[in-house]
Amino acid sequence: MPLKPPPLRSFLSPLPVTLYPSMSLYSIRQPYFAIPTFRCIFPLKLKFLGLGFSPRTFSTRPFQSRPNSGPKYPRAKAAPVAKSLVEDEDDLSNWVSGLRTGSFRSGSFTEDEEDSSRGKGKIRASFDHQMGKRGRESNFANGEDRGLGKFGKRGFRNSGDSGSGDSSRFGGDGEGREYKRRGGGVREGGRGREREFGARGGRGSSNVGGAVKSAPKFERRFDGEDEGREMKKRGGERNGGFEGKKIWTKVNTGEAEVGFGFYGFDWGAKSSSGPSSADGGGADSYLSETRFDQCSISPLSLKAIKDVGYEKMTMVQAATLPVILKGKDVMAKAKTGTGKTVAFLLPSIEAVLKTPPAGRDQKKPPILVLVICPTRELATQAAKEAKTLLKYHPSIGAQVVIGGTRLALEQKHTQTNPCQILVATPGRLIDHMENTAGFATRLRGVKILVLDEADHLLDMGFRKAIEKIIAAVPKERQTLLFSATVSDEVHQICHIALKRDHQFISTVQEGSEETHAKVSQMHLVAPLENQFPLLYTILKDHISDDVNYKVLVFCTTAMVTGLVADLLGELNLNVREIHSRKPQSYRTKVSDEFRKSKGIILVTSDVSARGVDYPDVTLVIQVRAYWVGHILVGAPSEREQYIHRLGRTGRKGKEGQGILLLAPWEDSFLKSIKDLPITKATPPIVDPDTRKKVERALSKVDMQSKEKAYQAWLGYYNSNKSVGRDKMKLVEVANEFSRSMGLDTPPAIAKITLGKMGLKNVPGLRVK
Ligand SMILES: Nc1ncnc2c1ncn2[C@@H]1O[C@H](COP(=O)(O)OP(=O)(O)OP(=O)(O)O)[C@@H](O)[C@H]1O
Repeated sequence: MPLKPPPLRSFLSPLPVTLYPSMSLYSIRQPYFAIPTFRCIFPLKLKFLGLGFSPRTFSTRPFQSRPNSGPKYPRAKAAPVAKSLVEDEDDLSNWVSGLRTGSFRSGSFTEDEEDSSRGKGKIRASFDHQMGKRGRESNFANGEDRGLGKFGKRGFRNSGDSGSGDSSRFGGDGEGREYKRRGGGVREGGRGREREFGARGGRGSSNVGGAVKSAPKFERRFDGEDEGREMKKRGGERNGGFEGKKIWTKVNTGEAEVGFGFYGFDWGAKSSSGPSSADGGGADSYLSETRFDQCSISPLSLKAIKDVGYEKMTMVQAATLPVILKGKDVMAKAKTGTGKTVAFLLPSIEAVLKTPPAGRDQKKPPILVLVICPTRELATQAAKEAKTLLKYHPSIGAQVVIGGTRLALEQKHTQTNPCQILVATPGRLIDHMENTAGFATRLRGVKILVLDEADHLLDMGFRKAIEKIIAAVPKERQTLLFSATVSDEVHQICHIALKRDHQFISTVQEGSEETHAKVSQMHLVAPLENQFPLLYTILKDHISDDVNYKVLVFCTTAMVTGLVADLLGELNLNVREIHSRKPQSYRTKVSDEFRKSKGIILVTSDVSARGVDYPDVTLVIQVRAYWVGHILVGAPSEREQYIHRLGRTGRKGKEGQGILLLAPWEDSFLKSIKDLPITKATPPIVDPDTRKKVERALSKVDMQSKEKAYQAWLGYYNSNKSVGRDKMKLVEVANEFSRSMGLDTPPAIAKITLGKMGLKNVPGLRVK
């Protein structure tokens, strides 16, 4: 029998039966962390200097995560929405080919929706990445191999200071200033609302107030663009002076009836060595005390829910269901892996049930519920979940339309099978709107529109597509926006989709972390040349710690994902890869295999970053050295993306671990996540044998993929306003990357390509 920590209540004075907004729950979180008892009860193998120990080796074993950092480490100014001209290598290669052929990217949808979100915006003029002094990273390179070198000797530094005082040429202060300028009004409005409700000094409600002030800015952005004008008109008609409402109703958490604007409590870290507790309700659970059969849900849906083993609703389900059933527009925010899909599907099915069935003679039966997801994997998963819930509703059909599959096949499918619920990725949906006969008519029947991962869908990359889709569905519909992250900017633009009187429901306490307390988070800063050996060492260590290991390694760009997967394969690890360059059938196969397996590593681009529900992922590694999304236009905000990627572990209340691997010049990113409980880890010792092994493996990796990765790397940074401006520095960084791949000399690039990139005669480049 594994040890269970004593019940939380043993450490806390009893909770009042009813809490009012003015009573800060946060204050009663603190004693829990002040008690060191758990460390004694659960002695842990803490190998990290960052935890006050002197580690000899690196481990990814669970450890007591740093006490919550909510109020003590105020949330960083939300990073501005990251922008990218060329964010994915698919885009990059298109762009590079465009250079070759003398034409530029058309801006049309690529096959992959996630990728299609990229590369359609403009560089925000105000991005100005100027950083302070350069310093510690130059020492770090020397210290790394010693494990407790200069870097390590500094000991534990909490994340709050991890970005300060350290140098980085790229990224940083400019973002903060930009945010302040844009967000000032937002916070103003928020304070007013908070006073009204007597809540703590959080931020959430402020967004609503801010939206009023910021709305005109959005409209100006779209001036002159057809879709923008259309949206402006529609926005005006639908929303008038736009004002969202925050919901303050009661939900039964099992501990107390809570009259807050959030649902459920995250009490912080529990013992890390106990078993994962995903059920049982209680204050720390993602589950509420409300059972599904206590709600006005059709008995046949209840039967399906019972079959799948759900008994109690999750917090977000309990909080949103009654509101959605009333027909309200809802924007919901809940942590990753807490059941948002069911939260929007279940009431959607109820809406279908309430709609009189289309007559048999009706040639084009209407689509009643339209769910939009940013990636194919997520859309497929949501459709699957819908089918599970529809088990006993044979006359209701859920179909999926996604890029990478045959349009004709989908046309047949959606026409010959019941299709009241359609789950789609934006690009493919628009394809159907334009090319499938009668499809547009069917969309005029939509009663509920769902934007899953709403913040991403409303981001610059997807916005135009979403506007087009919104224009294709009736104005008199119900709209539901769900995500684990809702930035201020999303609040400002949500009026694109939502009615004026929509309700914002959050199960994340304002001012608290958006990540799970049971997921330990660490960051490592290491020069590029050390990153492959480090990655291998981290993985090896994790594998030896946990036979049931299931690891996701995020590399974001397709080519580097392929390269890293090749390398790990050469190192005899059980590895799979998934990214936009792979055919859809392959992606589906790999995704299914990873879902079912243990003892496996999936190297992936951001196609797996959001929403994908892989059970029991033990570790998420974000290799950010290969990602420069935040400085480019069209990419999702890096802070949000960090949270979503991390959210692939620790789902359904389970434990998990996250490691963020940064290059020294990237550590300014830590500023944007400094409110999250992420600690600095001492790099593991990379022994000479491991280093040699990695070098040997790298030498076996196909030269072509290295060349492509190098060219992609150069292209990315060249389009980066800060780095790209300094061509000497650009080449220096690219050649550092080349060396990290084990190449003595950087790959040669065609003269014409270099010319078009503006890199002719830059020293350090080799010309073909
Ligand atoms: N009431 C429930 N009880 C138990 N498990 C549930 C319940 N509702 C949903 N789940 C399961 O919880 C898991 C996570 O759900 P889901 O993928 O919808 O999370 P999410 O909040 O959308 O996550 P993300 O933010 O990453 O998209 C799924 O495996 C789902 O089947």
